Amino acid sequence: MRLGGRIAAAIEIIEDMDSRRRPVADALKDWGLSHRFAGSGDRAAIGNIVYDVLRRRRSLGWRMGDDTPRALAFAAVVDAGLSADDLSTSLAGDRFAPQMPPLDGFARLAQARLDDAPDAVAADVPDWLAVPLARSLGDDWVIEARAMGDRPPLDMRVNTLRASRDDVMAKLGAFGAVPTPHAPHGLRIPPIQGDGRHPNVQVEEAFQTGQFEIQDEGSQIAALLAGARPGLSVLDYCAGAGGKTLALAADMAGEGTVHAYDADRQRLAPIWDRLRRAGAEAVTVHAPRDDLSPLAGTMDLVLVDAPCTGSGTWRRRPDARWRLTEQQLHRRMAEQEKVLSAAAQFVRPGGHLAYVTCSVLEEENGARVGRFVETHPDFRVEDASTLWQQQLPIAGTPYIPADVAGGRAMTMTPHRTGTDGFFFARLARIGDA
Ligand SMILES: C[S@@+](CC[C@H](N)C(=O)[O-])C[C@H]1O[C@@H](n2cnc3c(N)ncnc32)[C@H](O)[C@@H]1O
Repeated sequence: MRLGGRIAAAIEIIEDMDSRRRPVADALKDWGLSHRFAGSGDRAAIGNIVYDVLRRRRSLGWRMGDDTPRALAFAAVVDAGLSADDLSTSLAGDRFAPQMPPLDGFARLAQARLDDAPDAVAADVPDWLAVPLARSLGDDWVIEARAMGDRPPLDMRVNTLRASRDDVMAKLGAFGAVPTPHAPHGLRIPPIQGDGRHPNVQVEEAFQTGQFEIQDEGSQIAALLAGARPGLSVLDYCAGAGGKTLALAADMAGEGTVHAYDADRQRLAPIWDRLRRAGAEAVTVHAPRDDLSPLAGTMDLVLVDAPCTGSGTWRRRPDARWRLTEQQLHRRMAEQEKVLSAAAQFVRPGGHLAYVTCSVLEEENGARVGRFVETHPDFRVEDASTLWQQQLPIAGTPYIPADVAGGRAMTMTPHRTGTDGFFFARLARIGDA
């Protein structure tokens, strides 16, 4: 396909998403199924145009003076580096090319200054999110929100039960994998440029033999700061597909037990294969209806990787920011309170409760922890900056600190830590049994 056909396809996919209010992944998949002639390079290029539109939807529309899918797709292509003149030359004689928007739109695109735009436009978020984001991210919230629209890197965590970071880095050298800036077992392939796409590292022998997992550096750091050590009894209460379970198990080096639990059988299902591949034998999986009561009051560490809006993952799921509603946020907050209280009963006196979300919104983070401490006076919030310094001593403290109930929590963000957005707080249960 030539560029014109790719832009036409991107417009069709955006229109489909908008009219049927469906996730971008579904719209792209359906388009691929009904256009089987399109090669993998075409699909990657079309996907990049669609994703780039979703990353900058409001600001591109504002700069072009036109927010139709057609104008947005053309604006995204020009914003990615092709001049309007080169674009026009490239489309000449292409019978599949859609009609170009008027040239004065491209002139506006080049000249418009986002400093002059309303904050929510410059930040590329729906209006209702401006206040919660400003409250959560501080004075730099517009810069923070824009960084949440950048293309993300592909991060991996080396499984120290099977391999060293140097070994795996050598095996992935052809893909440009380098150590992550902070996490000690992380590798990173930088964000894609232009029409490219990330390599499918899951077909590599090193992946198939459990030497690494795909995991954002922020998620790796959150698991590390929780503080799993060899010999401990740990409960991963919202284990899902096991991303953090695997990291906890590796930190425990096969000594002690990680109990992995999730309320949703579907979400838990992939964990079995992942555990086998990783050689994580110290993990016991508990299905949703299992009786966990024998574990009550016995765990050294309970990790709550809570259900959340996922606002920290907008780099990877840029349509999510446009789909999120206030009602959904309130539903997640209620779930977070419920899950924290349910999980807390498993912490032994003197043990720890780590609370993590992949959201940057204060309502889901510090506010929920503050509320929990009000109703659970036997827990106190620790100083997460001390944990960071212990675990990541050479990396400094680039995250956003948050004072919560007399302790200190942290928010990682694409702008500050170069990771997805994650919140982390650790609480200690008073007592020394
Ligand atoms: C953020 S995801 C977990 C991701 C996972 N820890 C990982 O690193 O791959 C949140 C999980 O919480 C689970 N969950 C929601 N409500 C729950 C509850 N009341 N009890 C236990 N798990 C719950 C969801 O099914 C979902 O899998």
